[in-house]
Order: sequence, then C-alpha cells, then structure tokens
Amino acid sequence: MGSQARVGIVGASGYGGIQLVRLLTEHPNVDLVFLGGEGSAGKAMSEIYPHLHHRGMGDIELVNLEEIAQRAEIVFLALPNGLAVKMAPELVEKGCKVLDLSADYRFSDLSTYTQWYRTTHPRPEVAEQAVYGLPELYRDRISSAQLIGCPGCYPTASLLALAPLLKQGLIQPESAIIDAKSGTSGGGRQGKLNLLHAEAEGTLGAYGVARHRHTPEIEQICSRLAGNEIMVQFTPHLVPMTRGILSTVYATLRDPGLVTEDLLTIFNVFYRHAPWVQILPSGVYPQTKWAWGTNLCYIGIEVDQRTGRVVVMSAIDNLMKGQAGQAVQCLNLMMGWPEDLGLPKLSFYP
Ligand SMILES: NC(=O)C1=CN([C@@H]2O[C@H](COP(=O)(O)OP(=O)(O)OC[C@H]3O[C@@H](n4cnc5c(N)ncnc54)[C@H](OP(=O)(O)O)[C@@H]3O)[C@@H](O)[C@H]2O)C=CC1
Ligand SMILES: CC(=O)N[C@@H](CCC(=O)OP(=O)(O)O)C(=O)O
Repeated sequence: MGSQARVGIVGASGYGGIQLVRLLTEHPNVDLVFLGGEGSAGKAMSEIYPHLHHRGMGDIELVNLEEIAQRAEIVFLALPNGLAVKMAPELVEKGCKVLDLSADYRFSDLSTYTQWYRTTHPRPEVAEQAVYGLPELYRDRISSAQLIGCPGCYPTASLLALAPLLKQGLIQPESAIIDAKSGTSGGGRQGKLNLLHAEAEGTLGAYGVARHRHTPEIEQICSRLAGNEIMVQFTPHLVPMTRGILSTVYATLRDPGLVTEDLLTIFNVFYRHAPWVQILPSGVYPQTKWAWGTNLCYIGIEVDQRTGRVVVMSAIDNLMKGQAGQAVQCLNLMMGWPEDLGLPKLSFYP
C-alpha cells in the first residue's frame, strides 16, 4: 500500500532481526522490503526459522547498500558491533533513516567508543548526528533524528531505574551500584560456548566484572543526567532463562528522611508520559516474565531507612524493550506515529 513506510532489516537472521521481522510484519504502517545478511544470504527466512513457514517471508539477501537505499526509506541494522560504522554513513547520505541496534552510534565521545570497542569511526561527522534511542529521556531528539544509536539491553533497564534519581539529585551519584541479570538470548544467536544449555542451565554467575562495555555507556547517560562526570559499579550476571533482564540498582539517598512512597510519587511523575514504563505499587517487585514479548519496563522501588539506601528494580525483555521493541518505539517517534503502535502491550503470562 502506498501509505506504508518501506523498511529494510540488515541482520534479519539474528535474535534482534527475527524480533524486528515479527514486529514489523504486523506493524500497520510498515512494508518490509529488504532482509539482509551474510552467512544466511540466499536462504529463506523460513529455512532459518521454520515457524515462519506459513508466512512466506522471502529470502535473505547479501548486503548491497545502493540496493537497500533504493528499496527502503528506513533501515534497521541488527548486526554485531563494528559493522554499522561502515554501513550507516552511506545509508544516511542516501536519505535513509537508520536505526542501529549495535553499540556503534551510542557514544557522543567517539574516543570512548574506540577505547572499548577497538573500532574507529570512518565518518565521525555522521556519528555526531546520532541520537541515543532511549525515548523516555530523548523523545524530542529522536523524533527529529535520521540516525539512532539504540541502547544496549543492560543500559536500558539500568538507566530507566537511575534516571529519576540522578535527574532530581536524589542520590549520592558515586554510591550507585547496578546488579543486573540477563537471559542467554542477550548473547545473540551465535552458539557461544557459555550460552550452550549444558553450560548455562542450572547455574548462575557474574561476568565482565569491573570491565563490561556497558559501563561507559551507562556512565555517559548518567553523567548527562547528573550534570557532572559519574562513575557507577555495574556487574552483569548470566541467568539460565531465554529472555529477560532484571537490573537492581542500589544508591545512598541524599535525604535520609525520604520514604518509599516519596520515591514512588517521584517516579510516577517522572514517567507520567512514558507508556512503556510501569511503576509498581509499594511492596510489589518486578519479575522479568511479566515483560516477556512486550516493550514494557516494570519498575519496583523500596527505601531501606536502616541503611539510607534506595533500591530500584527494573525488569524488561532484553530482546524487546532492551533491543527490537525499543527500536520500533523510536521508529514510531521518528515517523510521527503513536509511540505504542505495533508493539505488544501485555505478555502471555506465564
Ligand atoms: N541480544 C540482545 O539482547 C541485544 C543485542 N544487542 C545488539 O544488537 C546487535 C544484534 O544482536 P543479536 O541480534 O543478538 O545478534 P545475533 O548474533 O543474533 O545476529 C547477528 C546478525 O548479524 C548478521 N551479520 C553478521 N555479520 C554480518 C555481515 N558482515 N553482514 C551482514 N550481516 C551480518 C547475522 O547474519 P548472518 O548469519 O547472515 O551472517 C545475524 O543476522 C548486536 O550489536 C548486539 O550487541 C542490543 C541489545 C540487546
Ligand atoms: C547475556 C549477554 O551476553 N549479554 C550481552 C549484552 C548484549 C548487548 O546488549 O550488547 P550491545 O551493547 O553490544 O548491544 C553481553 O553482556 O555482552
């Protein structure tokens, strides 16, 4: 139909790609016109994902940026880090709107990106126009952007917990500790050893302790919110479940007289225009399963007056609000569509 936006996905065979295929196939304003990949090129989507057999999705094609830009006005890049830096500039210059799911366009300080990802931007002037794709903080800038650097899954869950605390100056910033757990799909559809069932099942452990690449991404946004340089302690953990991230944030309150109800009021006001952030009532703490398959972020809060700390728990689906759902949320804003269009609003519990 003429009124529909023509959309391409590069990296369609990955976990982010298949979420985007599912969401955009059913998005009322979108026509999927290109599915791209490398190793999967030439294969039908239904060969890679047999559950799609009855949908006749078409074949995955090798990446040809000229061809993509001719067919698609919007391109999602769902690729490993270090590839979008090469692809996005040409697509942007050809007039496409580009939403990158990797870390390549999340950093305003490109030297930080290079330091952590060992990749330099060939076209820094293009990177400078990128907008960090967290709508609850940057809705207006996203709406007028051509290039979006979509946040990582851990940063999304963690920043939604931290933002009100830092923006309102409620905590001692240096006291912030982020203790986060992720399901195995966070590692992508690559068959990494630590993600094999025999390795991941029946156990729980931390990784990237004191050196995970999401730390600088989280600190970048925290520093913007606080108005000065912030460091946080971030520790990720791998949990034997497919989907989900629970990020539990601990921080010392500046005002020890604040109670849980005060923080709930502040968070409800802060997110009053955010359809995807749900602040839970006092004493109710989020489960990742509540968010599965939706773009929702459930937030629970508790003030421990004994220690003077606030504890904020933030639960998302890492492949949805943490990745593809949030990218579609950004697309809706970029196109002037309702922010919740085409996005599942309730999980099929349990
Ligand atoms: N998994 C998660 O929870 C989250 C992931 N992210 C980020 O999103 C991005 C995608 O992640 P995810 O979907 O998990 O990754 P996957 O490993 O599941 O998929 C990677 C995709 O990239 C494609 N690809 C790899 N190399 C090339 C190439 N040279 N040219 C074209 N296509 C290529 C693969 O296709 P083929 O097989 O055809 O080569 C595959 O479709 C990553 O940057 C990741 O860090 C962000 C938030 C959350
Ligand atoms: C469980 C697991 O392996 N999770 C991934 C996070 C995926 C992600 O968000 O990575 P980007 O920031 O590169 O987009 C990790 O910790 O590396």
